[in-house]
Amino acid sequence: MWLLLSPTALEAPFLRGEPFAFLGRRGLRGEGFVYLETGVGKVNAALTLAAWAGRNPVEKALLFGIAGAYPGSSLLPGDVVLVGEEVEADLGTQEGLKPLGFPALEVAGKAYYNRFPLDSSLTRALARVLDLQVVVGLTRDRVSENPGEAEALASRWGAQVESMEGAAFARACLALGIPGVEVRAISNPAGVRDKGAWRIPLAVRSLEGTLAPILGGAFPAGLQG
Ligand SMILES: O=C(O)c1cccc(C(=O)CC[C@H]2O[C@@H](n3cnc4c(=O)[nH]cnc43)[C@H](O)[C@@H]2O)c1
Repeated sequence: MWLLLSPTALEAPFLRGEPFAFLGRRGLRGEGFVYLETGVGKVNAALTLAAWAGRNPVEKALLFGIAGAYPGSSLLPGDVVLVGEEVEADLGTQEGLKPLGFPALEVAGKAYYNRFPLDSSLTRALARVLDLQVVVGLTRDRVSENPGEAEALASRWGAQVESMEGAAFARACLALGIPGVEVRAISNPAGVRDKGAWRIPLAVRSLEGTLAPILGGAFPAGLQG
């Protein structure tokens, strides 16, 4: 059974199931999945996952939604990617958390500062089955507000896509021992605020097409809901 999460219900209009409310937001119980709307931003994403997992067993979790593409990534609106590693870029100093000397998380003797891997075997399996590229995601509670800022972040951290939740989800999955994967559809060039350049309906249609195999229960053994 998948736990599916997206920041807003607008990114999940294609999901069908029995509605319920969780933490005041939308939930759905569907065939082979439970879906939760988390709200936008890092705290909402981590809080929703942790609160749900504290009350319900979670076998595997998938965060999906729209994202910005960094300059130089060659990703275009409508493209769908898996995120293999997330960077929490607004934690600590401009150079990250390490200069402060405190890891954000320690699991099984490994210290994590600003970079958090998603589940590598589930990500690899999904990349193969869905034929998706695996990229590095960068997360901040604030969006890039101009192309220069976006370019600087991308090159400082080696990231291709920008969101406001990915690293919080990856970090919470690591802390809670939940295999987690992240799928993002590009809706805009990161750092471009002119909504004329945004393609949200196209990105949501791409998400639907990509996630359809999960919803139909048509995944090969090991990936099924
Ligand atoms: O008004 C703006 O300038 C603006 C810029 C970027 C994103 C927004 C949003 O309201 C979207 C937030 C929502 O969508 C994800 N998202 C989509 N594109 C981006 C992006 O370029 N940078 C960061 N987040 C993005 C994000 O994960 C949120 O869930 C408004």
